[in-house]
Amino acid sequence: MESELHELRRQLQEKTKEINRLNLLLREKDGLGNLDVTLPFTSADTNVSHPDIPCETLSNASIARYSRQLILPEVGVKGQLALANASVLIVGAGGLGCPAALYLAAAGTGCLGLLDYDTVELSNLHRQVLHTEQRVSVPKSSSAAFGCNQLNSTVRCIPYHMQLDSQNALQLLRQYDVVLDCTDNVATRYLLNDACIMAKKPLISGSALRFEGQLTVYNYQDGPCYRCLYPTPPPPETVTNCSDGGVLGVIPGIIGCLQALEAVKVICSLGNTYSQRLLLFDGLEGTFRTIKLRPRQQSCVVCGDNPSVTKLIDYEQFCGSRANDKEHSLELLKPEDRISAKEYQSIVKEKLPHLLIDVRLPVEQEICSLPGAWNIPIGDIHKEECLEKLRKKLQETDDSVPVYLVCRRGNDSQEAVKALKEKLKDMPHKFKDIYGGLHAWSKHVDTDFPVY
Ligand SMILES: Nc1ncnc2c1ncn2[C@@H]1O[C@H](COP(=O)(O)OP(=O)(O)OP(=O)(O)O)[C@@H](O)[C@H]1O
Ligand SMILES: [Zn+2]
Repeated sequence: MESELHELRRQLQEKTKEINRLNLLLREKDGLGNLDVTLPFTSADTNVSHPDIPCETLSNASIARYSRQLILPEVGVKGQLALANASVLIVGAGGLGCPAALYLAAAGTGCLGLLDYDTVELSNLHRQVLHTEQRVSVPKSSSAAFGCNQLNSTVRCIPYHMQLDSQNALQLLRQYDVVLDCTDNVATRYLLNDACIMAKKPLISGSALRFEGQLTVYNYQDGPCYRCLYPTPPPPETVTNCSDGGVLGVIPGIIGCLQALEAVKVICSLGNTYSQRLLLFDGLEGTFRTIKLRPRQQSCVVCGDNPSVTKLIDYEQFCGSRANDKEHSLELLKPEDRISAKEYQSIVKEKLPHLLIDVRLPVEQEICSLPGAWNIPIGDIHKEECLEKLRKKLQETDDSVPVYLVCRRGNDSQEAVKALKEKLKDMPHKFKDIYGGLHAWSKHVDTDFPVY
């Protein structure tokens, strides 16, 4: 009876997988317009458990498929079977998660959990190489599961279209052998760290920004955890993400591949991992440096000898920053200190005298800008020489001429208005920002204006 049920479940899983695959193929053929983006590879619940079907021997197909790594004495049949029986949870199907997932699927990892709350965007494709143009707008988790299964249909791919949080993390992590942190925010890093310690799972952590990347392994072979190294979170304003700082696509590609390598090494018990070591990769310099990290701290609040954090906490509150990078709008100014993109359009149309200051970096100005804008990057707005130049310019203009500040999304421009109101309070001019910045301009005024 038990084995009959088991077999039925297995068949059901196989068929569901096939239906999902055909569904997604159909949708791709239909073109994006007709797609119901939530349908194929529907997100699993956190309590879905993998079938416990141990793989005891390699099939002829597996022997042929994995032959090139199978003949490595360090891997061999034992290593390949370890991979086939292993499950890896990849948190974040972005720049790091995509290459990591691809190589783990290719290597024959038995089960891959792919978790991400977001959907694929065009600006992801330069580095998130598991996703495709056809799958723009599709949940990243489903797109990644589909992509991995296209490469290797024997891997069980489980997509989770959800945000990892303190409520779902433990239940989910307990079902996997190894966890990869491929996310991009500090709150999720602390959450994953604590959850991995509580669930006793090794955590392979990567990060990439601009031309640089880092890699280490936490909570493995008595090595330190993230909190042993960083007991308190960094001030939120010191943390930059790819959307603001930029990243060359191949950098997370390299780090994500190394995360996959570390996972294979952990699963197959191969050689030295990056436990208690940190890799620093500088793509511009072309250098890889490894530094030794401090050992596990007995006083660590989560992995130490007398831990005080024994339950997951509110990590957004702990870090003072959000666990996702969805666009958020600051509200620093009163409504009378702001104008809408449409209002600015009327000012331009009616040729009303004004001064427009763009507070983005020069490199961003080169991508696109509004005609006649002065460029004072937000980082320079406090500098005396900039203020002097501006003061001179304003002295030449009529007192009633307003100054409008613009940036990409309407956050820095508010900071700039606040700064100028303070620094140039002796000037009679009014300083206002354009609500929502150039994104709002593109959305509400000129849909041909590029968005980046
Ligand atoms: N708590 C979380 N739960 C689920 N997914 C997360 C969480 N935190 C971050 N992520 C995901 O991790 C991935 C990080 O990858 P990456 O920074 O390359 O992508 P991105 O956010 O799409 O980048 P961009 O900033 O360019 O839009 C993202 O896809 C993001 O949705
Ligand atoms: Zn610790």
